[in-house]
Amino acid sequence: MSSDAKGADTKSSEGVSLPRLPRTGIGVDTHAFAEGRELWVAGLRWEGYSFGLDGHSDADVVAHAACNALFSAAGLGDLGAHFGTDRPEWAGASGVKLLAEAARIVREAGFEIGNVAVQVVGAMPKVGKRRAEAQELLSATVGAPVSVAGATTDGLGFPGREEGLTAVATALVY
Ligand SMILES: Nc1ccn([C@@H]2O[C@H](COP(=O)(O)O)[C@@H](O)[C@H]2O)c(=O)n1
Ligand SMILES: C[C@@]1(CO)OP(=O)(O)OP(=O)(O)OC[C@H]1O
Repeated sequence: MSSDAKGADTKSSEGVSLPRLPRTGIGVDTHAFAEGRELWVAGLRWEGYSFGLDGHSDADVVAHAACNALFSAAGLGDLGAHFGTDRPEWAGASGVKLLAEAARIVREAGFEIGNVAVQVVGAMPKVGKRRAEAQELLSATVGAPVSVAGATTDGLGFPGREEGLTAVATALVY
């Protein structure tokens, strides 16, 4: 089997031309809650919490998982490879800013983005309550459909203890 520059298989071992398939990616991100931080999740500010997610940036796990999934799909590494914590320009950056830049990098590498799907893992915030708002903002940011869903862990583990929040994402590029 041979591949082109983007890693797409172009010929089978028998020399048969193969279609260039879309590529899937997976991304995960987790941050701990910390007192005195603003809570930013799915590109939105969530009012009424005395704590937010702790990180070098705004620590928006939904946006970060989406970035990781896009980079994964394009074979371009991960969040840390592009926006390392050693880079002062990304300190305090919003998830939306990182996600817009991730989409730009993926397109610059020659891919188009099919969609991104993100699942929040934790009891709160209840992303379903603001799903339309979050999806509209993140889709506009990526330039492709982004869906947002949530699931609790039934009180189990660190999300159940409300110590932090995780998001898992998939992305399709072509
Ligand atoms: N952060 C979250 C978590 C859950 N939801 C919504 O609640 C439903 C029930 O969650 P279970 O884990 O108990 O199945 C889930 O299907 C979501 O609709 C949410 O919006 N945000
Ligand atoms: C986003 C970056 C850079 O500001 O920092 P954090 O907000 O801490 O987030 P993380 O998910 O640990 O990814 C590393 C960095 O790329």
